[in-house]
Amino acid sequence: MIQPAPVPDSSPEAPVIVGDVAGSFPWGVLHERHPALIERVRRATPYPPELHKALDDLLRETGEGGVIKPLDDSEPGAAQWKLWGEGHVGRRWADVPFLWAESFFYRKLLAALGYFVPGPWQGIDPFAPFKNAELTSAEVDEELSALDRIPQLTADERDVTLLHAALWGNRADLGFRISAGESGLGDRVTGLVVDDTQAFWQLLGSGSPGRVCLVADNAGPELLPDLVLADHLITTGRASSVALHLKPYPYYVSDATTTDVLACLARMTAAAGYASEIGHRLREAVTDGRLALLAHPFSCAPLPYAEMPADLRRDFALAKVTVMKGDLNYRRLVGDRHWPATTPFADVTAHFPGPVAALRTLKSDVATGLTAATLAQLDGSGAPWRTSGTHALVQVRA
Ligand SMILES: O=P(O)(O)OC[C@H]1O[C@](O)(CO)[C@@H](O)[C@@H]1O
Repeated sequence: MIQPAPVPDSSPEAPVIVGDVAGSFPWGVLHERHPALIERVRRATPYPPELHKALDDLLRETGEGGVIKPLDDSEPGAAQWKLWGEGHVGRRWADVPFLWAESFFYRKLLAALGYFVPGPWQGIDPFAPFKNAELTSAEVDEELSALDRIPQLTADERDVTLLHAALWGNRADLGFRISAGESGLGDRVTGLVVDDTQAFWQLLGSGSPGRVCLVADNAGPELLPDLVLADHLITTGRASSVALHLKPYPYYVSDATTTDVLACLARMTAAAGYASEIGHRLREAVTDGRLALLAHPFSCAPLPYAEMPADLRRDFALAKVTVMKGDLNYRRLVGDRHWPATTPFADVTAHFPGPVAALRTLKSDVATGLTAATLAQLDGSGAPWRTSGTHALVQVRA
């Protein structure tokens, strides 16, 4: 069991984000996105009546004004969730930390669908129909064919292209699309709001190669470029090994699990050209330990990384750099708070035990490390730059 950690509150002046303001971003996630997701999950798989009933109960509990009920004692991890839920259970979903509420929602969805209970529905990923449709899409065919251009690039071009492919892959987030609409993602804005790309490669190039931790986010179209980046780090000798941190169970719709990694490797090896070469190299790297697949329970915890347990802290401390993919990992890295967006990234990541890099498209209210000029320009644009998934950043703390 993960031990409860002391709750550091290094900056009481930055309030924790909650979803109690009608019309705010977190309010919309709790009151619009989650009910829509329950309905989509219900339609995607032919569940029996008792599971439909459990989904109805969850819909009622999480509806507007709904009060948080604890996880059933028979659920695995119930004792841990009781500790994590102290002070939250019994309150309205909208009144507790948004990070906690979202995470508990996904855990309760799995409980409703009997995911952990021995029986016919054990281990059935409710999001698999969406993930599979995405991974087998024509867009993924195109992305895999585009890899054939990599060998023609110069070494510097490869570094930037592969890092930015992993970065923009983060737009592929099925949970986000549920409210943005299938084609509702705005066009991406090419200039990054913070661009530490050079610093990233300098950090990787300094000293002897070490282990790189890559904390994955979404499966399919995001995980594929993440795997290509992992291969690039290993084959160019920048990383002696890559530890790929995955989710131990389905989470935030499309978050990557071991099953999703195996599906990506199968997709790559079955493709033609360079994609297949990379896929075969990665299979070998898993087999000989240069690509380690990890699924720490804290990866699905409703807490910021400042509160991570000692064993995970040690793993990150030993890494040459830890790469945090995506919006949720960013919120957990810097703290899910209303930081002034010019708060230095180094300050909010000072708790992290080693060098850390964030690759994230912006899909929630949190932002740090922006210059005053960039912030003024973004705010002046009138666009919902924090939450639309159109803007992205690469941030590094060496
Ligand atoms: O897949 P990502 O990039 O972590 O994005 C997930 C994000 O989706 C949301 O659930 C809603 O946008 C955010 O709360 C969360 O940070």
